[in-house]
Amino acid sequence: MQDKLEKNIKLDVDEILKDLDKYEPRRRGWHWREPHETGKIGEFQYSEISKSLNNYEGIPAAPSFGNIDPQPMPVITSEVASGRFEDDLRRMRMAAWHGADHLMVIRTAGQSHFDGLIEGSPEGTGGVPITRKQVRATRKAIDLIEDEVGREINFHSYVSGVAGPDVAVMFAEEGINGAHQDPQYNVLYRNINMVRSFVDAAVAKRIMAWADILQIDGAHNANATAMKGYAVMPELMVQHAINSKFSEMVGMKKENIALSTVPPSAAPAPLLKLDLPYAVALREFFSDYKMRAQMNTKYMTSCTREATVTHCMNLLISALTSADIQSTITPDEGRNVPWHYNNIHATNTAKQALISMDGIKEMVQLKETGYLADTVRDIQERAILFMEEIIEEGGYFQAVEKGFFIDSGNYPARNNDGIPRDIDKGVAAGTVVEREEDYFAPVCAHFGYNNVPEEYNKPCDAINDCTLCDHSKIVYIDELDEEDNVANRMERVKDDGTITPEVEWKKDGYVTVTLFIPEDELVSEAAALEIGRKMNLTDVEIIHKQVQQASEGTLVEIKGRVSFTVDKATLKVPEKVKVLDEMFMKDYIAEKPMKVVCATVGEDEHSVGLRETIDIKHGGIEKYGIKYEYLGTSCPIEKLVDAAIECEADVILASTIITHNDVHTKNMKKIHDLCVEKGVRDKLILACGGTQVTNEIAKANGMDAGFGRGKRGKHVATFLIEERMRKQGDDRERVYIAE
Ligand SMILES: Cc1ncc(COP(=O)(O)O)c(/C=N/CC[C@H](N)C(=O)O)c1O
Repeated sequence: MQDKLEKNIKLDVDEILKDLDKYEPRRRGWHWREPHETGKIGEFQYSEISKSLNNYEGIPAAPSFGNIDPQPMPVITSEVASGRFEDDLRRMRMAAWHGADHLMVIRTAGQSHFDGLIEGSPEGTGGVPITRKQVRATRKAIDLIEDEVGREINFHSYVSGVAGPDVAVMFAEEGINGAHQDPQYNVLYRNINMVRSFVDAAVAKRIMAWADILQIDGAHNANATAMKGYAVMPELMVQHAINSKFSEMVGMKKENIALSTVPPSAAPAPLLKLDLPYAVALREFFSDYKMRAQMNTKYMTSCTREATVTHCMNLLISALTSADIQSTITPDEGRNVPWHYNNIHATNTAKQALISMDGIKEMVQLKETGYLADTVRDIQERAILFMEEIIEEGGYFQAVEKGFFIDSGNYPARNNDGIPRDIDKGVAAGTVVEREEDYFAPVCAHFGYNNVPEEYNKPCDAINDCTLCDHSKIVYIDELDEEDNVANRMERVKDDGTITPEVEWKKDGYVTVTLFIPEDELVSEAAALEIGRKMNLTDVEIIHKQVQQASEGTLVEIKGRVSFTVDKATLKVPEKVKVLDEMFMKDYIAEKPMKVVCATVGEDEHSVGLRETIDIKHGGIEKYGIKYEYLGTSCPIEKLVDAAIECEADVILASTIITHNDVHTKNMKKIHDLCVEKGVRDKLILACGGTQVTNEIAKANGMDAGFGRGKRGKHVATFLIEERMRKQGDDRERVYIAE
């Protein structure tokens, strides 16, 4: 039994799938992050961070700051749903290591129209068929992942559609931590009869309240559905009010009622002028509840850069107002079912931006007069007028019949293009039956009239516990379909010693290629597809294109499948670089001093990388006692070599970032050749560093070593000491640090 995950060992999905009939959730309820004990991490004092993780992947720049990974306060969501939950489990682990602690599983297309629970593990479309087996397997995997990262993780899905109450019961039984529940979603977007939807919602919410499930409402859908998202702000407030108050009246506690606040616009609209007043207006009206912030997805295109900027604008609004949960939409949402690494990019965008804005409210204040205040008030007044008119019309159902909702007019303006629904029509119309006088359901957390006999302490005493009170009473169904199930899927892609790239499913073989084609859009599209085919890719499709200039050229991104695999056994895997122990290096250098002459060579002004490598501040080679002469940037090769000779250096360390026309390799060769010419090559250790430098490239161009991305002073010092020990035949025992 894999009862503990090891960082360097993959999640064993087969193990996860064993004994699911015996699996019981170890807790129920939502987990909020705990504030960091001191706010101090590394050399920095943060204002509003949460407890750190035990295991994590920091953002790419983290190694420059001692590999710290400060965690913002808001819970961060990653939406995972490729349709094969067995692959989503791996993606969830990746997302959790990057800081996601809310894993939201989108359901297979149209599950809201299923009129009962689905069982087994069928493959989904654009989402996962939410079944008891899938929920148990996922919650069981998340148990392991949360123990590994050291923070509880919330597992989330959806309670909606005609089987809403059934789904709510299964979620409560299986320990789901969060769920969308909003009857307005049924009515407006799934055309499910409104009376049925609200009765079902009351039943479902009562069960969710029993299980302490955090609820997210569905107001954001109005944004995505309305002609102009920014014209439905008053309505969004009304929708939030209806669901929140209704939920409270059913018995949900306020801290479990989260508003799905999605701002209504995106550039090139003046985003903050539209979205910030809305965000402020909302939080003033609904200060009792929690805010789940999510960027607008209506205007998302296939440009991942643009999506990321929109995401950052949403994060700015969250930082300037408040967000208890910060949802992340993957930057490729506008392309297709999100891919592994785009879940990670989105999670990192939220973490990076929120940490970057740590303490912003101590420095920036929202003006309480002028445009912002006036617009806040305007939105609030419109919302109240909207609510008042609903009441005048006789209530919510009557307002829906009159098409009040999703009208593209900025209320009270009306374009009469709202979504009208007839109270007696829609899916499951006429299916609500009044309970008889002697109605008695022997189950707990049952909303509404229930004629429980006096002799019982709780309704299910009549049957000696219901499934909410006794998990063992649940009838667990493993599979219903001999073909469409996880075991067959996994059999088809089981490990065979070969490596295939993937984007959403194991061995799906997809790669992407980014091309700049110096032609107009149409020619570029055709050329890109042809280039993909000539690269022996199959199923080649264009996933993004962007005109750089009508005639000069077009950026095109294609995806396609590779039709080969890589044999893992025959791969030449580079040795993991071992680093000498700090005290060993200091003692060695104290005994055998070393001098380095270094510079950024050629016409290259980049100095940061070399300074990081030599200065004691961030663990540069100086930290180990190695002395250096730094000759600055744009240093001619001749000057560097002459200086090394003049001060009888042991090492030349060159830095080169620019690679245009292979200038970096040419400079390395020049250093080598000049040292040979001056008869000092064997006296000197030659090393070169730079973002595009690798050890192979450096050695192929006359260096003794090369140091690329992620290499630090400790790696360079280790090499210099080992290289000199080798040259001097010094075979003393070396002490390495455990990586
Ligand atoms: C209130 C409500 N109920 C059910 C569903 C899902 O219903 P189907 O399973 O029928 O698709 C949704 C969907 N929202 C999209 C998630 C969004 N990315 C989000 O983070 O909010 C919903 O908003």
